Amino acid sequence: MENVLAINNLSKRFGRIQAVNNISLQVKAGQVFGMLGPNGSGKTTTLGMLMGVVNPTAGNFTWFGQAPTDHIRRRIGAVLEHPIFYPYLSGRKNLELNAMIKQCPTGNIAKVLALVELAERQDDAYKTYSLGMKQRLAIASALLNDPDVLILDEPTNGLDPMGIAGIRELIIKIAAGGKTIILASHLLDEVQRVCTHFAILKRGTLVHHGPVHDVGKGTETVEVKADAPDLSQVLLAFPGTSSVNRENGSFQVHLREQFNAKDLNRFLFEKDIVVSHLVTRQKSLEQQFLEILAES
Ligand SMILES: Nc1ncnc2c1ncn2[C@@H]1O[C@H](COP(=O)(O)OP(=O)(O)OP(=O)(O)O)[C@@H](O)[C@H]1O
Repeated sequence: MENVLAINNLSKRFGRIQAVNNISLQVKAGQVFGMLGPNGSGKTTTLGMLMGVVNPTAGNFTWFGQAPTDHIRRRIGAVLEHPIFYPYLSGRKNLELNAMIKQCPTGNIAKVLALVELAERQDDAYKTYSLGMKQRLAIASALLNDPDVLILDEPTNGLDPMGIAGIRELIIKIAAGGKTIILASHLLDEVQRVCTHFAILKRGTLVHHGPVHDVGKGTETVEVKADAPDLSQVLLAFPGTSSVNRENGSFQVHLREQFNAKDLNRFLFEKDIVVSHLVTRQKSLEQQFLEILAES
């Protein structure tokens, strides 16, 4: 798959603060790439460098295999901070102005308004929009020149659950349309739902990156209920068990790598125990995130 972005040993220092420290990673075409990290870990600075608004102290990056130029950056749309929209102008008029400023054709306006589901409200003044609608208009503006890549910094910041769900669906829809998306987020659950790949930054250093579907792989926790007086002993006797806890009337069995719920179920059945409840609990991105940050 084509490398849309390749970052090589990129660093940024602001005086004594090492905001970004020697990070290298690649983003491939079609990925939805989430950048995670605690406050101040360097996410915004990294996105700023990628958009050419912050100068790197060291290292470099390429977009589509080429050094970044204004021409290449036209293939990238970004919502880095709240764009300036005129409150008394309609959503549509604001997009027309944005198109003029960006020197891109106005032909896409109807399409992007429909995509972000603002077609019906396009003639209403911007100041009447909810925060979620304002954010969707910002995304529409970033899509005006039909970029190949969309960069979003904390796209759901400050939104209510409905607004968050709207942006999440929109990101999935835009990705399904073939665009590569790079986003910074605090919301781990959001990244787990919309991203295909993710990276974790800690104090400017890249401490992890990989596919989201690998999260929780390796070890499984299985929740078991069965009407058997010796259940806990049998669970402990299973060779794949690493530990067993009792919680709310069921047993949480942490399995060793290479063992899964099917193996455990078969073992119990061979011991004449028929389970009434057996659910596999995968490690969430949140658990993994906290573990990675604690380890690094
Ligand atoms: N213009 C600047 N001048 C000085 N220090 C800066 C500047 N911009 C960022 N920093 C510092 O660089 C570090 C990384 O900041 P950055 O905003 O990139 O982190 P972040 O992960 O995006 O944080 P947040 O989630 O809070 O937005 C922080 O210590 C911050 O104070």
